[in-house]
Amino acid sequence: MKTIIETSNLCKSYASEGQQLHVLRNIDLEIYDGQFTVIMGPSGSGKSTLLYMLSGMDTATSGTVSVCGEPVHKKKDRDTARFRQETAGFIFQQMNLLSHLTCFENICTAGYLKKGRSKKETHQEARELTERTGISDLSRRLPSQMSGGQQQRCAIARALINRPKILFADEPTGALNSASGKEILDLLYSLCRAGQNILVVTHDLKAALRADRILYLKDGKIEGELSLPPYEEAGAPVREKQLIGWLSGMGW
Ligand SMILES: Nc1ncnc2c1ncn2[C@@H]1O[C@H](COP(=O)(O)OP(=O)(O)OP(=O)(O)O)[C@@H](O)[C@H]1O
Repeated sequence: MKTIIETSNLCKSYASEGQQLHVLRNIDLEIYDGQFTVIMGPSGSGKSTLLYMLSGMDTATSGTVSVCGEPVHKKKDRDTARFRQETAGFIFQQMNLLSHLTCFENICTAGYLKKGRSKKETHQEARELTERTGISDLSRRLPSQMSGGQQQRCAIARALINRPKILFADEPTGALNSASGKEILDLLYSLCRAGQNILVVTHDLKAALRADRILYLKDGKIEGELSLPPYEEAGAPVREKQLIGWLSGMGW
């Protein structure tokens, strides 16, 4: 399997109240191309911190991170911005859409920054994304006129406007009711099967059930991993049983 993200001895510490808080401790991991990868673990174990390191949103204290063969930890600010634009798309629990812009305008905003692409091409890309994410009839609405699930679809389309290699998601279903959460997971899963790499941090068992591979983080270290058979092939109860058995072994 081709590796798209690789870390070696990755550490992150924060100075807190005169002490060093070691949040990530010597993490060696690989994330594979074409997969829906999920990071789980107890609250405070460092999941979001790890996601920020892997996506170049924050810098490591020591160790290395390579994404698509590029060493992210060595990049200067300007290169990091370019890397994030081309390689990483993000979605969060709170969708953070710009409230005064329509759904379509929100999707286009980051697209205008892409070099060598005209406004017309960005609009075409955005139209295609509204189709793929099922919000083409909502293009003119403001975020306040959309449901949580619709806003998250818009946030996904916005994150994909520059065709990033990896979509990073931090608790993408955390603010949604279960029906909307399921729709978002269905969408993320179908995007992944169409070739989009997806890396999700979550507490949500239903999100974890979509994974090809789950990493379990505890006290800043990878404590274990589980590969699940393809979602379409194994029935949900089989995967759920396997997942719950494994998670309880991890002390979840
Ligand atoms: N900027 C910061 N300064 C100091 N400490 C921080 C900072 N960011 C995170 N931390 C601490 O790092 C630890 C890990 O935080 P992180 O958000 O990565 O955990 P998490 O596993 O994602 O938690 P949750 O599941 O609750 O979201 C926590 O103890 C947190 O308080």
